Amino acid sequence: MLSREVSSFLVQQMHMSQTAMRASHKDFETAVNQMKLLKKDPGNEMKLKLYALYKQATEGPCNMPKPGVLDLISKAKWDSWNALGSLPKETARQNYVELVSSLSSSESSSQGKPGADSKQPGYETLVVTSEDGITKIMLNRPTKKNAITTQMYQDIVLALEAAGKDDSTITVLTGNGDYYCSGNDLNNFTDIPPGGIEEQAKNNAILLRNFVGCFIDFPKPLVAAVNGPAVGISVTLLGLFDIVYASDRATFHTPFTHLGQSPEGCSSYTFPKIMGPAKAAEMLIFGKKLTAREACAQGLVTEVFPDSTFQKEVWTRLKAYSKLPPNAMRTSKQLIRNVEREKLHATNSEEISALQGRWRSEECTNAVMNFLSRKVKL
Ligand SMILES: CCCCCC/C=C/C(=O)SCCNC(=O)CCNC(=O)[C@H](O)C(C)(C)COP(=O)(O)OP(=O)(O)OC[C@H]1O[C@@H](n2cnc3c(N)ncnc32)[C@H](O)[C@@H]1OP(=O)(O)O
Repeated sequence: MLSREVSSFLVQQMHMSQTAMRASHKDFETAVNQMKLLKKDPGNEMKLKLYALYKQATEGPCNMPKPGVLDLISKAKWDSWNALGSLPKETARQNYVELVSSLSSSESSSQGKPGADSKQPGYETLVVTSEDGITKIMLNRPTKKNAITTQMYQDIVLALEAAGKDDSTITVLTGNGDYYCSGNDLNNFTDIPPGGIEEQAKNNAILLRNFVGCFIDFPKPLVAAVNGPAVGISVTLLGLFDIVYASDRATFHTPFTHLGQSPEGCSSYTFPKIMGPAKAAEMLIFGKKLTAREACAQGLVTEVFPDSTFQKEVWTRLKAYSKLPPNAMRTSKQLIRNVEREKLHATNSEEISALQGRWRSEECTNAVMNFLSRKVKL
């Protein structure tokens, strides 16, 4: 079974690398037409994103004079376009196509399902609880070291969206079992849709953009309680948290090069900022694994606790924080993050474009195959 999946994966990878570049222009035109056929209004925020990507894709970086403050609509459009900075035209085209495709597929999947919008999600591999002003989102796949499946990415987005709006003052992400999280579930790469690897890469890019975007925009204090080893995307995302508490058993490992991949979660921006470029390079390029104490010394972790008292000490501390005035906490968090929000979204886009190239590479294919065929463990 495994080898059939792996060989189908390989064949599709080869096909994708041959067709990827030429699909893009045609896809863009199709997406522009598809936009006109959407039945539901995608909302102002989405329309601004699409506008900006369209302009960037067709005209390049924004060099128009900034509209006056009273011309609200033109200013919002200008801000959105300008925020894309020097994003290459091809990347903007690709991002536009993916956004339109996600809008079309969510429209068609909700057709014929009355009340689909109001349905409360039940999470298969997350446990979400709210108590004492704290919403806890716990990754709950301990036998797989809490590796994140595509369904989990979506569920985490839903859980964060709900937590952002609920009555709690603080949101905490943690893991069940001995691991915090072993990163992306590498089996995600073997689940190939009818459109082949090309479609899979697009779907993954959409999923990842939304997922990381949710962390960038999360409105309340966000805390990671890193109960054990953390790998890949679960480490890179830590730069978007407000507090990171770690057990002294935790380790921090970003083996992207070993996997033929490149960093995500905005870490190409946050890590050099947090720990300086030299230390960031050692982690992100060379895959150096840090202990909790090293990660704390480098500023990625706020505080380390002995594993034996980790849960007790962390929750006592968080319960005290959760009683602080919630609006003041939100305001302070937003002041800290808003300064770089646009930069973070642009970084997210660039990292995902790079990853799409990596996912098509032989280096990545081989690394995933080696893990899945049990030849290599990190
Ligand atoms: C939608 C796409 C978005 C992509 C985003 C980009 C994200 C990138 C990343 O996160 S890169 C990092 C990916 N993670 C890894 O490469 C880790 C792979 N896992 C391992 O190397 C090891 O499993 C380990 C070091 C985490 C733990 O080793 P060990 O303690 O010896 O345990 P086991 O290996 O026996 O693991 C138990 C069980 O869990 C399965 N498993 C663990 N991690 C993953 C994983 N990341 N993906 C899939 N499966 C995983 C492992 O296969 C075992 O399963 P089994 O009991 O054999 O069925």
